[in-house]
Parts: sequence; C-alpha cells; structure tokens
Amino acid sequence: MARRTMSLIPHWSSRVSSVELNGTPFYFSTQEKHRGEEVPRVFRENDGRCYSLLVCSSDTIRRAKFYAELKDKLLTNLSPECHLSPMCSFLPNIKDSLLKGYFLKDTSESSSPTERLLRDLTQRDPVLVCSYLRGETGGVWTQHLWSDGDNHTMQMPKDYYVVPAEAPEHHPSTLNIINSDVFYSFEEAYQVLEKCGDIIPEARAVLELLPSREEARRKPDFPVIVIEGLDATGKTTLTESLRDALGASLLRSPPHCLSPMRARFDREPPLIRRAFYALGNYITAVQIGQEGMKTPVIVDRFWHSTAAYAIATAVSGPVCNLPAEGSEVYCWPSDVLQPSLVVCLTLDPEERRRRLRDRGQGKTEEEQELEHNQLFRLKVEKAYQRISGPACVTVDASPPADLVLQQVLLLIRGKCHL
Ligand SMILES: Nc1ncnc2c1ncn2[C@@H]1O[C@H](COP(=O)(O)OP(=O)(O)O)[C@@H](O)[C@H]1O
Ligand SMILES: Nc1ccn([C@H]2C[C@H](O)[C@@H](COP(=O)(O)OP(=O)(O)O)O2)c(=O)n1
Repeated sequence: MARRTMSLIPHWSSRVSSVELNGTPFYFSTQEKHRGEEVPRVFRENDGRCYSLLVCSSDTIRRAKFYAELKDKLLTNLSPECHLSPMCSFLPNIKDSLLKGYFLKDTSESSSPTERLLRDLTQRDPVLVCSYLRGETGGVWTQHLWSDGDNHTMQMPKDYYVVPAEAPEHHPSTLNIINSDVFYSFEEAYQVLEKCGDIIPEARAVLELLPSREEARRKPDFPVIVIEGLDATGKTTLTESLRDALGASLLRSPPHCLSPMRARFDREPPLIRRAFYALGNYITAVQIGQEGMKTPVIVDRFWHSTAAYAIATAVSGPVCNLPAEGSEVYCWPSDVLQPSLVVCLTLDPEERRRRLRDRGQGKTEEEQELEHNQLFRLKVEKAYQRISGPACVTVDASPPADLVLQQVLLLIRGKCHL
C-alpha cells in the first residue's frame, strides 16, 4: 500500500476527482495556491465533514476484490448519518490512471467513530483516505491526504485547496477498460485467472481446460458465422435453424465445458469475471478450428458479447460516455480467430420484454438489470455496433422466426459463398 501511495504522490495535484451525486458527476481538482476559485459543488452548502476513500494497490486482484467489498463494509460500519457517493480520481486522458472509491459526508455529532474506521482501513486495506476541511470563512476547502498506517518515513505533501475542474474529454470510466474489463490477448486474461488460483479454486479448473495459443488461432476451411444480440433476441432459435439449414456445427461461447464454473465467476468483480469470459472464447476458437475443417460453423455469442457487455458495465452514465467510434477499445484481438460473418440481432425493448416473459425462465442478474436498465441495454447495443475487425451486421429480429432465418441465410450466401 505504501509503495502505491508514494507512486501516486508525484502526480497528486494533477489528479481530478469526480463525485457522482444522483448519477451526475461533479469534478474537482487540487492546487497549492488559492486564486479566488469558487468552492466545488460537492462541498457547497455542506455542514458535515467530508472524506474520500480511493482503492489503490499495485495488486490488481486485491484492488478489484477490495473495491467490490468496500461499499458493504462501509454501509455496515458507518453511522446512518454518513452518506456515500461513488467517486473516482484520475489523470485526465491518461490510460490506467483511474482509482475508484467513495466520497463520504458525515453529519453525525462526533467525528470519532468514522475516523476510527477510516484509520483502521488505511492500516489494513489498500485504500487511500483524504479528509476535507472548511476554512474559517467557508469560502475555501482544503484536502488533507492521510498517511498510511505505520509508514512514518513517507514524506506527505502539504494540504491542497480544492477547486472546481472541467469535465474531461474522455469519461474517466473509460480510462481503465483495457486489460481490466476487456482483454486483447490470451496472456492478459490468463494472468488474471492464474493470480486467482489460490482464492478461487474454479480458476484453476478453467486454466486446465485452456488450449495453447497456436490451437486457438487455427483458421478453418469452412465459413464461421457468429450470432450476437441481447438475451431473448432469438439467438438460440436462429442458430439452431441455421445449423439445420446449412448442415453446420453449432457452438457457443462460453463453451459447455465452462458451464459448471460460470455462476462462480458471475459473482466475481469485473476484472475476474471478464477474464473468465475472455478465456472461454479461446476454448470455443479451438472447437471452431476443429469443426470448421468438416462443416460450416454457427457460433452463439463470441468476442462481441465479451467486449460489449464489459464495456457497457465499465462505463457509467449515458451512452455518450462510451469511447468514441474508432477507439482501440473496440478492436478485435489479434489472437482470436476472426469469423467470416457476425450478425447482431436487434429487437425493440417492448418485444424483447414480451419474449423474455413468454420464455419465463431464470435470467442472469445482469439480464434482469438489463431489463430494468434501459441505459445499459443501449450501451451494450452501441458497443456491439462499434466493434470492428470484423464488424457486425445488424438484423431486425422482430419478424417471425422463419423470415429472420431467410434474411440471415441471404446474408450468409452473399458473404460466405455457401
Ligand atoms: N423471430 C421470432 N419471433 C417471435 N418469437 C421468437 C422469435 N425468435 C425467437 N422467439 C422466441 O423468443 C424467445 C427468446 O428466443 P431465444 O432464441 O431463446 O433467444 P436468445 O437465445 O437470444 O436468448 C423464445 O421463447 C423464442 O421462442
Ligand atoms: N462470449 C461471451 C458470452 C457471454 N458473455 C457474458 C456477457 C454477459 O455478462 C453474459 C450474457 O450472457 P447470458 O446469460 O445473457 O447469455 P445466454 O442466455 O447464455 O446467451 O455473459 C461474455 O462475456 N462473452
């Protein structure tokens, strides 16, 4: 922890913080001198004491695990007069600079219980705490960075004034996507599960099922057609019909051999969950390579799903916060087999809800969230459309199943000469 804190300090005053109040981000930064700037919005009309907690550790697994637990830990141990808001700190436009945490307003009588808890956290956990103090007149606020536990030798910087900051060009939640949410090589995803082996036994089981990188890259003779889309858009119906119509093999990602481990990874923080899905694609790629030497191959979900869901979860707020079209975030990994055609089924939300209801089966938590969270659904769809190399061809899935099949067969014949 101490090492990580020290590595942050040289850039400390270049950092910008964002606190989300009712879903809207408010930005502030710090500086050594006050030049008459107004008080940042999060500190205005504020009688309480304010603190920020940022999770930071060079151990990415520990950081992801601790962040996932932190909110519950705080809500359980803090007094009801404490209010938490999501917060982050970042170096504008600098990749991998995002630190996530919470902003805490405490309106209770005594500061002691909260400060005791925060002090304990700084000593035991990978967290960086700051307190904020209002000047005598109320016109200025200063930030005080707490030292971490027993590292007395560390040179702490002096207090800084907090001042309002501009919204950055790229939304902060986009800064850490690469290799935290979306993996662009076998090695990067592999390393995450390898580091989890001691704490998640299922991670070792997944590693044992993995192919070599060469196997995952083998290009088959027959065309490979991937069908993508949100849950209940008709992927299973269409992929089974395509298999029958084309005499094709039908595969899926994640592959069946990972089904017993999937629920465990769905409970893990994004870093670990997304590494699991990323590795699933390499297993499916080997199966595609084998089957594709004999017949055409239809694949139910592949890398588009892995990337689009991960990006949509990682990026908070509206669709415009997503990385712009053309961003490297949307680039197909060079070591994943490229399908001949990717079709993305779309459906208006009302019809999709009707199909989900009619099917009446259990849904993943994420799909339930999708149903309630229109924004998330829009972000997944937008991310699907922006992925390139191969891009996906969008097909309206609202007509009857046989018409959707005919339309996709036409696309396949045009593109794959079957
Ligand atoms: N073109 C279609 N028109 C009407 N209903 C459909 C169509 N395609 C699929 N369905 C129905 O919608 C539900 C979801 O389809 P399914 O193929 O299971 O979707 P997914 O695999 O994408 O989750 C199923 O009950 C299915 O019978
Ligand atoms: N190739 C894939 C397939 C699914 N995922 C992830 C993306 C979402 O978190 C879920 C969506 O899966 P869901 O349970 O809705 O999918 P199915 O109903 O099994 O088709 O799985 C993935 O990351 N990569």
